[in-house]
Amino acid sequence: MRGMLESFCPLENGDDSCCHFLLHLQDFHWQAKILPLFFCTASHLPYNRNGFKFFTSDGGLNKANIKDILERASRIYEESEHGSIQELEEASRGVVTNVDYMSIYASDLVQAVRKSAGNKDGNVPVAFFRPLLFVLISTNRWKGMHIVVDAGNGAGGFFVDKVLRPLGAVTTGSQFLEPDGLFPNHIPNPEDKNAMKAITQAVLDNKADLGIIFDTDVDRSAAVDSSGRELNRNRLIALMAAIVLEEHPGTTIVTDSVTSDGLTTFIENKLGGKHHRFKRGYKNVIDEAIRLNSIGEESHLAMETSGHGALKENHWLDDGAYLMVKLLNKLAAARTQNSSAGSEVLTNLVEGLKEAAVAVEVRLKIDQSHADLKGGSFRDYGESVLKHLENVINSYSNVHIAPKNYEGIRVSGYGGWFLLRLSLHDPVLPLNIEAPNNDDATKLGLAVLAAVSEFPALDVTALKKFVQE
Ligand SMILES: O=P(O)(O)OC[C@H]1O[C@H](O)[C@H](O)[C@@H](O)[C@@H]1O
Repeated sequence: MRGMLESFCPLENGDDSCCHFLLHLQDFHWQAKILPLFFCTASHLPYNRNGFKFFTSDGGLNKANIKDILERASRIYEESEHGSIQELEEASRGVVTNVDYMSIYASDLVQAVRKSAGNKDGNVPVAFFRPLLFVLISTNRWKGMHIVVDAGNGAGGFFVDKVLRPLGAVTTGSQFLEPDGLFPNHIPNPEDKNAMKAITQAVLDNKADLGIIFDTDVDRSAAVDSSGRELNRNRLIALMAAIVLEEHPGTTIVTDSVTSDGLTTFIENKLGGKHHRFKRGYKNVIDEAIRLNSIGEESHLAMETSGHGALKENHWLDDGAYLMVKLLNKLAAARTQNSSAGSEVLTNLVEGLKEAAVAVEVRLKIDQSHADLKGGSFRDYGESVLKHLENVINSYSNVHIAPKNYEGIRVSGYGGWFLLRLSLHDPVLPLNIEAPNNDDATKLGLAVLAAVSEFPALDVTALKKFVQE
């Protein structure tokens, strides 16, 4: 706080922060006023991994930038002659002001939906989730669109009061809207099975038309249709790709590395787009989409199976609330044509997406203190595991290395595929397997197991368990 105060005075403080609204405001309203930003935030992980995020006007900072900041901050702190708590408090008292950015951001989201429903300037307070007035009068069949939100006790609760209700949606049954940094109900992550179970149950219990779930800082999101069908992971990418490709025919969709083969077929054969499967990591997919545009390949969507998705039209911010607004736009537009249109409008957009019967992720830990690392880093060790796997796979005839792949080793065979890669952050090799049935998934798992078993620092317990079940 003190460093911020000294460097960027005056300091403005937004309450109820979700990750991207400040950047959004920075782009649209405050360009010259706010430059560096940081958030004390949680993400999609359990409470013991809460932390900070840093942004400049060019977007989020990466690992190397943050390492540099932390090293410099700790040096400055050590060297400081003014490190007393009293002085820190005095410095903070003078210049911090609270600003309600959230209301401005939320009202922009509301206007985006209103515009999609045909209201060009977005200013008239019409509730677009209700059937049009003449339908109400002539048929007396008024029914508000019922949308439940699960904010996982993160910052996404604003979406109920500041976006959905002003649009006229009914939101009863929404849950875990109050921020609680211990996340007492479920891990706030749309990739997490229990989190998806919770929002699915809320949709079914309340007979809602749609469910929406956010992670803590609202940079990940997912939906559930009225029948309880989850719209997350590959399905959400397929849905967003369908929406984006309607608006930008032929455009390239950049995704992370663990997306399915079925998604490629869907994007390329059904939607007429191009699927560029790149690396894991929201920053990696966003940077890749920006790079493609800079060399003349048009791309409008960069998205991960984790639920991070960024659109060119939204300044490449991986803003989970904006993704959900794109779904609401689709619903609002359909509802102006047909007053009883519901979430099947979204579900129909992913019809034809082929999905594997078995899709698993197994995470293999590297014991960093194991003698087999010979004093080297876990990254080097992981790389040698991957190299060995590549050699072993090349000697097999029934599986083959995928020709285009940007991280780890992706292998096709037995009607499915697997990808073994290094985790972005942890001493872990995540293994993703997709296959048409358990037998084929086991065969793929066994191919990996045979290759990695001779690396004693790698804990293969989870993989053994998977192939034995
Ligand atoms: O490499 P992993 O350990 O699977 O983690 C990968 C994930 O790391 C973070 O959570 C990022 O926010 C995600 O964008 C990324 O997908």
